[in-house]
Amino acid sequence: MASVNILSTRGLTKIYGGLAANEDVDFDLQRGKVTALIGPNGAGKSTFVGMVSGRIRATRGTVVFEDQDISALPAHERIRLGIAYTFQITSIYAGLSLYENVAIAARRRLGSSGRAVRSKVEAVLDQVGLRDRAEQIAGDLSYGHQRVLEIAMGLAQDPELFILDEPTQGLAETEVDDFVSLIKALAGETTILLIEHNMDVVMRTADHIHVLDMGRSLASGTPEEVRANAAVQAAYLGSAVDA
Ligand SMILES: Nc1ncnc2c1ncn2[C@@H]1O[C@H](COP(=O)(O)OP(=O)(O)OP(=O)(O)O)[C@@H](O)[C@H]1O
Repeated sequence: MASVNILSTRGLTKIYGGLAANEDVDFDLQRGKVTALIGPNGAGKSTFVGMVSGRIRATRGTVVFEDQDISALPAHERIRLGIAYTFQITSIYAGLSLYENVAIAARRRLGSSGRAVRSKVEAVLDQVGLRDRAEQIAGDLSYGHQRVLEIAMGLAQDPELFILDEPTQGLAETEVDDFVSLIKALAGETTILLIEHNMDVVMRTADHIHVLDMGRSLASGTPEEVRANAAVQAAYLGSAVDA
């Protein structure tokens, strides 16, 4: 039987010069849930997901995914195992159509089989509500739709684990609502690790929250538990988590 945790880190540490961007982070990600990773600016969230996705090499510690130690694997091998990661900065191909963008992502997992890629692209564009725009050039889309396209590109790789790095950053309020609905619709289908500054989005979507502060784990629990945690409130100076 598959274990409850799809991903676990133990003692995960990244030292830059004299600075510990992450220090001894123990983290468990429950399968099929939405887990938010939060923390004040500079807490180490990007460094942590960089080490999980393989973009950043850990100084020490382990990353276990689906019971396999992947600590030494390069990023492309982790993608092949089912870890998808949307970058904070839009990573779409602006000169290509939506269809082509999603097809490029689908081929990473499915190879060059035309039929399989085509049906995957169509299914994913349907799922995120962009099917009507398949032939549009990605660079002509609104910023909000470009972010949704990024999600589609992640989904096209059939991720076991989908890491969403600040997906609502720069979105208008109505677009944020659409995003919340999309994340909720994806929950259960895949496991989501959400890095998000917008506490309202976190509280509306997350089953579980893990808090980093100054590179270390500060708290971990349900949204209610984390919201009530005095150390978390102090780290945020009582502001953001009250949202
Ligand atoms: N390549 C690097 N070289 C040196 N220091 C770095 C590097 N990347 C990150 N840091 C430092 O590590 C710490 C954690 O940064 P990180 O970007 O992981 O935090 P974060 O929680 O993602 O921040 P934010 O919420 O502002 O995106 C910060 O003090 C940052 O300045």
